[in-house]
Amino acid sequence: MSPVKVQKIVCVGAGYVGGPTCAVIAQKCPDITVTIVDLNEARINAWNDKDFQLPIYEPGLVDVVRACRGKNLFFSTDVDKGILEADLIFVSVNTPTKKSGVGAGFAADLNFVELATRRIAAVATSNKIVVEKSTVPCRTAESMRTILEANAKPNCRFDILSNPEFLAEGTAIGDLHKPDRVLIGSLQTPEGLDACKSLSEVYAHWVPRDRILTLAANAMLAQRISSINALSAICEATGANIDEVAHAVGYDSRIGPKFLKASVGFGGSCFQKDILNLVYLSESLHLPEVAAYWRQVVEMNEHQKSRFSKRVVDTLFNTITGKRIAVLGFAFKADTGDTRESAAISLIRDFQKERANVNLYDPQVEASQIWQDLSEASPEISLETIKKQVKICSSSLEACRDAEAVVIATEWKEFKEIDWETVYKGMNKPAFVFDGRLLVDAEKLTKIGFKVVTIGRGNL
Ligand SMILES: NC(=O)C1=CN([C@@H]2O[C@H](COP(=O)(O)OP(=O)(O)OC[C@H]3O[C@@H](n4cnc5c(N)ncnc54)[C@H](O)[C@@H]3O)[C@@H](O)[C@H]2O)C=CC1
Ligand SMILES: O=C(O)[C@H]1O[C@H](OP(=O)(O)OP(=O)(O)OC[C@H]2O[C@@H](n3ccc(=O)[nH]c3=O)[C@H](O)[C@@H]2O)[C@H](O)[C@@H](O)[C@@H]1O
Repeated sequence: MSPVKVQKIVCVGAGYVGGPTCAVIAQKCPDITVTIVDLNEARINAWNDKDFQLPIYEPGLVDVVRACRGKNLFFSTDVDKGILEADLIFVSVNTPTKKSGVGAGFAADLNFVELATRRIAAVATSNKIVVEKSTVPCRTAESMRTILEANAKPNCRFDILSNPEFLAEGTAIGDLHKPDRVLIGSLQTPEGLDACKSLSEVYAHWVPRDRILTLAANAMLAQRISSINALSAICEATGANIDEVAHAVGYDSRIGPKFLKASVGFGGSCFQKDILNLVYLSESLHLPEVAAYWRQVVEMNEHQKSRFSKRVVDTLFNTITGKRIAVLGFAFKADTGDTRESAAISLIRDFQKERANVNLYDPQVEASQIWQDLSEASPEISLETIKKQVKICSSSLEACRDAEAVVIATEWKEFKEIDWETVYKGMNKPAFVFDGRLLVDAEKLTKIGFKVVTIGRGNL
């Protein structure tokens, strides 16, 4: 046995999911013939309308249908013929909320799924891959399997896959063209895995294969950072040292040393978005506890940022109003000019709220980017006001002059090599350094005269 190369697809159910999904499959897979069938004749007639007055409106849908209909995309009420000819069948019928009986008001009514499944079993004369497309109840695929297996003709095998759809109405075509994730569930048998491969090959015409893997890997990495950051709060409260904890823990070869650096919070375009995707995915799969677990990784990150801002305010004698604070670093990590989800944005927003004056320096980030990020973070404040509170400087030395405190937000190497003696001379006393990145040598700076506050350490 090897995976079947899908040549003919039928989709049972020409609604909001089946219609757009299979139209896009036809568009992206010119080598596959796609037929969408429905019992509702008026609906099928509308899909076949000569003026393209389609039964559902989705931006971009009409262009896809216009390009493919009559070539490799067909709409029909002949459900049985569709089933007979296809090697892969999507079941995309409606699963409305039950109106009566057990679970009325919240459980999904699986009657339509069951009827469609029974029809497939009754009509099919050759092997079929049957794909359950609805997101609703978890065990639907298993019920379908039971029905199909009980009614299959001799020598006719059904492999059942679940492939929940995550499109949102209104953005369906965009969501289908660039899905954040494609999830395919199968039995872990050789036949189930082959069926899974056959369907993956269909999506692989346009969807990058590593999407789910990436989500999981990024979530695990971010979870490590939130875990170490949660421990950093305990270290601060007890006077322990997070670097020593991370070092010791990382020695355990099962854990390993990487991505255990406590920080003022992770940023970047991927971690938060990918975790939130995982939260959404878990919720769609009816796994609320799993969703809450992953959401907490993001909440811990938010907490880490606000905890750090609060520590700055508390240490500076409970007020920073009118005080000058030098923020070193604006990028979300060193060696990039990228500022998306950067912790520095949240810190500066918090300092602005306390009406401090901020001197900001980053070796890479453009001024226009900084103004855009700060405006988006505080939409209630005009850019003019922001520019009065925040000054962009062209060096660390310039930023630190006349400041009460230096806050290190990004781990740029050049901040390690600053001439701290000169910085100290130019600052108001007592002069504070808040190291949000475990970057500088706290003991050395303390000897110079600084009061050093480090993430994950008690006050020296
Ligand atoms: N609409 C949405 O945004 C999303 C919906 N879903 C899920 O996808 C599934 C389908 O949803 P929609 O497309 O919105 O439903 P829909 O009600 O728009 O379309 C379902 C179609 O199936 C047809 N049908 C029912 N039984 C049939 C049968 N035995 N043979 C042939 N056709 C039959 C109906 O006539 C109807 O046209 C549901 O389980 C829904 O929960 C999932 C993600 C998003
Ligand atoms: O999906 C993606 O495109 C990429 O997302 C991340 O890469 P990236 O966001 O560029 O940056 P990371 O180096 O992972 O750092 C993310 C954030 O975590 C912070 N971080 C990292 C490591 C650590 O120990 N502590 C810590 O706070 C960084 O400062 C940064 O703010 C992944 O590391 C890549 O493998 C993946 O390909």
